[in-house]
Amino acid sequence: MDGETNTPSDVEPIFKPLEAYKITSLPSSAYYIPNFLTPHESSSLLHSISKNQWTQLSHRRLQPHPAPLTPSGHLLTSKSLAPYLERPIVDRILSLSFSDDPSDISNNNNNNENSNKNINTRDDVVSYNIKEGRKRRIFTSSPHHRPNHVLINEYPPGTGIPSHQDGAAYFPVVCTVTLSSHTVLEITPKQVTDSTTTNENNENTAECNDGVKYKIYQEPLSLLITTDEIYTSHLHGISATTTDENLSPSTINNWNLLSDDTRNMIQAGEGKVERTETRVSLTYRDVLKVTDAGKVFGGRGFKFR
Ligand SMILES: O=C(O)CCC(=O)C(=O)O
Ligand SMILES: [Fe+2]
Repeated sequence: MDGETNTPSDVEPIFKPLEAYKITSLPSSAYYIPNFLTPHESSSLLHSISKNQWTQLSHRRLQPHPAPLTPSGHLLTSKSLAPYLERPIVDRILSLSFSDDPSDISNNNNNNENSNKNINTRDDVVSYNIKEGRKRRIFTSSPHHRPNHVLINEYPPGTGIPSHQDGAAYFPVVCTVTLSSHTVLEITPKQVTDSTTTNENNENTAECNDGVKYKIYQEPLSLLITTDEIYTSHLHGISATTTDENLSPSTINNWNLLSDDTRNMIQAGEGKVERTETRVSLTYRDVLKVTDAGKVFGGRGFKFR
């Protein structure tokens, strides 16, 4: 036993203002934060995920928390998210903020390490946080000002998710944590099509997906935040492959935000990376309509629509 050693989760990571993580080559706002979790936090999270709450789909399985949405996109429950889904992820997402220093806005991909020279120490973070009252955060304008719903998806190598748009049930901000294995998210401008249908997650799936325009490489432990037009006028999906190919600075939009190790590994493999492990993703969102199930079933004559 080494009583002197702090567990990694004792040390709260220091995050820069969100502008430092902006993927600038996308048409609208998306942010990629490498090492959002520590390896220790990742393994304890993976251990906490229930073994017997999976909904099996044809190639992958998922868990909606705290409950599945109703067909009309309501979250009908009196439960909140389990503590292991709240901490540290929700706390950390809520702590992220935009800068009010205009010099941070044009910083970023060129030098990820030194993008905010003013914040280096814990004291800097504390004084930075004191100013925070007026700062804009990622869920500032969402109805509940925080994510209230998590979808856990599991992707064995060779599986993905068809191109789709997340449904109208959610506020248009999606925070995705990636565990255990990388993936490549493919983003396609939305085609005007009559053939959209709604899948099991209240997502609209569209038929045609030839024109992948942007790719985001998601490392294990990372957080990806997508908002605005990426959400509303584009589709996103993950191809069902065992090897991601043709990866390079010119095809991966968040190349400059990846760790050196990942970039070197991709280049050593000449743009190919095998998916050897099962990826687990946790997708955090704010469901717009929440109804307390206790009130519905205990109340008089409430009709759920
Ligand atoms: O697992 C992912 O990264 C994407 C999941 C997704 O698109 C969704 O749940 O709507
Ligand atoms: Fe989605």
